[in-house]
Amino acid sequence: MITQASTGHGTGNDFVLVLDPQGANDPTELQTALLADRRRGIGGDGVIRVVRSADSGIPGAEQAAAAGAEWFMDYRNADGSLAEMCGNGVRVFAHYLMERGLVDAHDFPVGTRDGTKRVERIADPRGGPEAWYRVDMGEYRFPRGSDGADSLVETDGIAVARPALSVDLGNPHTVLALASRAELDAADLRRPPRVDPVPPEGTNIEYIVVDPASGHEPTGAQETGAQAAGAVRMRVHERGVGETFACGTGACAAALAARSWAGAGAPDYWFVEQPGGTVRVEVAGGRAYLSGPAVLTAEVTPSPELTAALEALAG
Ligand SMILES: N[C@H](CCC[C@H](N)C(=O)O)C(=O)O
Repeated sequence: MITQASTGHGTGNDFVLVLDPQGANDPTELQTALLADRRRGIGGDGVIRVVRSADSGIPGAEQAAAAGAEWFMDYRNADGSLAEMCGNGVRVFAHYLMERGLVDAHDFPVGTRDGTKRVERIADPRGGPEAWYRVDMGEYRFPRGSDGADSLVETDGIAVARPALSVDLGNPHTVLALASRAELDAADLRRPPRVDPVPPEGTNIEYIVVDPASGHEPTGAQETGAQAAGAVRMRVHERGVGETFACGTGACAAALAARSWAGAGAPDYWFVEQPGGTVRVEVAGGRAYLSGPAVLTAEVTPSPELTAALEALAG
């Protein structure tokens, strides 16, 4: 029975969070979809169950517990489907743990379906009021090679299918570069884009414009020291959700694709500007690091009607 929930977002990618320490409330797909429903439920791009790794019964969670990750981020997309990782969600998850006093460190491991991730609370590099977190997203992969493209993506509003590069951040991504901001704005993401070859597990699709003039240089210098920074504008059609204001794993995939296409000497720091806000991606030692804000927005008590509707959808 879900009697309490919270909501939060990372750069406008928002989530319903449900505390379930003992893993007693593993929601069904239909229950998850109702919680995420913006009209009939609470509303969010995804649902995050906050569960103790040792009690979750989720494959791999025992290893997370053994690695010191007391808490496990059990993430599901708005359609109820499971996903391996959520970059914006893990920042909100970490913020929830800190704000609730469920962890007492500023740098701690958390469990995810893509393994244990280290999260560190940092100051907003622009001096703003929001809590920022830096996440070691782990090793990334180009499943079908990193030079050029391995897929074609057909999108409403974009003339002809465009080449795209597959990037794996624990969850699948397909990144394509557009020629201009106007073309980026013209993409109509109300219908799912068509990817060829069809990815067997589905994919998150990122549309980017590499945008050195995006105005991040001065800020970038503050945040990256002397290092040059790349800048990308991005929109995303997320697997299991649709278009969202931001995607953390997608921002990493976008930066990694732009860095690969830029060739030798490309920056290791990238600012990825999305409709919901800007995050920073660092690449080092074959790993990606994602930094960005996290905000808790509300505490929610489901009404008796919603509670009854959720119970009716129990497994
Ligand atoms: N829709 C994604 C999961 C959420 C990713 C996104 N919200 C993020 O911040 O990384 C998938 O099915 O792989």
